[in-house]
Amino acid sequence: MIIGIPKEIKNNENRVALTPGGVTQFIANGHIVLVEKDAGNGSGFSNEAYTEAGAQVAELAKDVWSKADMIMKVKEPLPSEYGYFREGLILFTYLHLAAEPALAQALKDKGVTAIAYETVTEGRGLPLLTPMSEVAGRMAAQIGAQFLEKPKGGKGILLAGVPGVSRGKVTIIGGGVVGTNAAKMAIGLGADVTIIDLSAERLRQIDDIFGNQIKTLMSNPVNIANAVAEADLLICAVLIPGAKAPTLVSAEMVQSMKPGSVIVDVAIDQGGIVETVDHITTHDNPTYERYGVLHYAVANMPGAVPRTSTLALTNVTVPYALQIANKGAIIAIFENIALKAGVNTTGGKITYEAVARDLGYSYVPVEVALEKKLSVS
Ligand SMILES: NC(=O)C1=CN([C@@H]2O[C@H](COP(=O)(O)OP(=O)(O)OC[C@H]3O[C@@H](n4cnc5c(N)ncnc54)[C@H](O)[C@@H]3O)[C@@H](O)[C@H]2O)C=CC1
Ligand SMILES: CC(=O)C(=O)O
Repeated sequence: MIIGIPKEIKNNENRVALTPGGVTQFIANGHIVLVEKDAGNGSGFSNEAYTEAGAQVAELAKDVWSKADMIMKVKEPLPSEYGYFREGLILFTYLHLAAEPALAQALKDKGVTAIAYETVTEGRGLPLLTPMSEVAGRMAAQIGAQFLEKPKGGKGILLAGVPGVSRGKVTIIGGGVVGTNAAKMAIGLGADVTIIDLSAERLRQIDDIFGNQIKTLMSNPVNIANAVAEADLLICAVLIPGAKAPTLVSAEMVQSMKPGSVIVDVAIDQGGIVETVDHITTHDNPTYERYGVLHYAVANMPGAVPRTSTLALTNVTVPYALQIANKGAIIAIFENIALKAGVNTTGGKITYEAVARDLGYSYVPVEVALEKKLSVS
């Protein structure tokens, strides 16, 4: 199989979908890897490192997209890339389609087999989302602490406080991977931390991990309103896999926060959970202000720490990508239920239920969408 690695084109997206180390694994299995020139630069991998590993370096994105059987990316394709879609192409990347209707339509119309990293599911875990959620969670506390500084537009508090002065309050909604990693960092910074989750079982686990370094609250509108009102820093980390994120923090709740408080809506890649987060921001221009509160809504936070993130991401994606390359997409999907859960579009259908529901398409199970191909394979 020919595996194509285009250069990422989203704002400040410096990650790359495959390292030279990953290339050697595909070459050892008899595949061809085409890497767009300079794709690895942002993560510290030169064109020479890729050629030494056995890859071919292509001058232009269109060469990579048109020759590859499988494109591996980091972020969702942008509109300028939709023209490369074609029937039979395998696309393996983050997609977040519930928040990207035009992309869903384009993938469906062109019959692309699009496997979303964020819905590949092992048991109850999301193995290809986890490492980037670890990065984004850790960054969220760090970024929030920075924007609370006066010169950055914040209210001018130090999360740790000092002897004789209160610590800053951090409220985290969603106690999964992002939430737990944000909590670790916020506790490390000395903040007074509260985590809210909908799952009593998850709250018990969090209590076991952090003990009395943290407060836990059940997710309901009253607890959310109270914890948001008193937060200096609000970190939003809710996920319903594949689905549009629910709006849990109303504009009224945001108005109850003190001026100069900060919201980091990490869940923005699935649409965000804050009513006043009405657009995605970029690393170039990461915040805007509503009701005196700074809003940060960058959908590719790990792109700012590309060396760490590329290594962490490719550690987990390469084993799955190798299965697809070695067996072909259809056999790999049907032999591995984790990968099957990743298939969001194939055969011109939307094959992930939450995406279909949120975007108003009829949902077609993967096996039905691939029925004809299965009968001839
Ligand atoms: N902006 C960015 O650059 C990045 C964003 N993310 C996003 O962060 C979000 C969180 O990801 P993970 O922590 O990995 O997910 P996760 O599945 O580990 O955790 C989500 C948590 O939300 C909780 N939850 C669900 N409904 C809730 C509700 N109504 N109230 C309170 N809690 C609720 C779940 O019980 C779960 O504990 C996802 O949208 C993910 O895609 C992840 C990495 C980077
Ligand atoms: C999870 C995701 O979308 C990211 O790491 O950019």
